[in-house]
Amino acid sequence: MQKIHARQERGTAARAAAPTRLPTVVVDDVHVVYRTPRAAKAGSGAASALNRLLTGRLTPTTAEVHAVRGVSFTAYKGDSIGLIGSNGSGKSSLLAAVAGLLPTARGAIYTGGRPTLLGVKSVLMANLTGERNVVLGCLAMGMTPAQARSAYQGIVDFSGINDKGDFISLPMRTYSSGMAARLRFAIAAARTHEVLLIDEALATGDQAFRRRSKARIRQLCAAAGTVFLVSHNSNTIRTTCERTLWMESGELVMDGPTDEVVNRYERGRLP
Ligand SMILES: Nc1ncnc2c1ncn2[C@@H]1O[C@H](COP(=O)(O)OP(=O)(O)OP(=O)(O)O)[C@@H](O)[C@H]1O
Repeated sequence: MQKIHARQERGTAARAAAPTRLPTVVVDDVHVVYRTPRAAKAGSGAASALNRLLTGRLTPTTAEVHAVRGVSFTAYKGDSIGLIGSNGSGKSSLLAAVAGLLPTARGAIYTGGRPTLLGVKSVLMANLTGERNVVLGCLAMGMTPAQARSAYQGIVDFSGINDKGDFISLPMRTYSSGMAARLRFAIAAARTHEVLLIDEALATGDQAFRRRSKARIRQLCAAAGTVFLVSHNSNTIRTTCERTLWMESGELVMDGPTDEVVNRYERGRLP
C-alpha cells in the first residue's frame, strides 16, 4: 500500500489562502474479490457426497465473490464517515481493504497514516485476562510499557468492564460479546489514530457506553484523524458521523451528508 505524503504549504501565500483539507484516505476504483475453494457440485445427494469423501474424489473448484465493485471516494482529516448498506453489501470488505488486510483485485488505496481496524471479529487473547489484553493492546499500538501503565486505569474505566465486579482480572473468554467489544474499543480509543476504522464495535455496548464512545469518536476526529464507522444502527450513524457512504451489492450508491443519505436509506430509495 502506498502512502500519501501530504504537501506542507509553508509560503505566506499558502497561509493566507483558505485552509486546505488534507486527504487521509483515497480509494480509487477499488474491487475486492474473494476466491474460496469448494467441492464440485456433481451429485448433490448425501450418498454421492459420502462416496466422494470415501474415494477421495473431490473435484475442487473456486467460488468467486465480487464483494466490492469499483468504489471510489476521498476521506479528509477530521472526517467522521458512516458506512451503511444491507447485509452482504461489502462494508466490512471495504474497511478491511482500507486497513490493508485484504488485497484489492483492481484499483488502489492510498492512506496518509497507518489505519487501525477495530472490528467485532478482531482478536483479543481469549485465554488471557482483560488486564493482560489491555497491556498487550497498548504495546501493540506502539505505547511504551510506562505509557501502557499510565493508560491502563483510564481504559478500564472507559470500558465499564469493572462496573459490576472485578471482571478485568478474568480471562476474556468469560466475557459477553458486548463486554469484549467495549474493551476492544476502549483500548483502541486510548490513543489517537490517523485513520480509525470501526466495524460495528459500538453496536453491542449499552446506552451509557455508546454515549461515551460517541464523545470519544468526536475527540479522535478533532485530535487528528479520520474515523470510519460501520453500523446497522441509523441513530448511531446520525449522532456520530457527518458524512455517510451507502453501499449496495458492492457498489457505492450514495456519498453525502449523513442526514441526506440515511433518510434515503431508511426510505429504501436509491438515488
Ligand atoms: N471470507 C470471505 N470469503 C468469501 N466471501 C466472503 C468473505 N467475507 C465476505 N464475503 C462475501 O462478500 C460479500 C460482502 O460481505 P461483507 O461482509 O463485506 O458485507 P457487509 O456489508 O459488511 O455485511 P454485513 O452488514 O452483513 O456485516 C458477501 O457476499 C459475503 O458473502
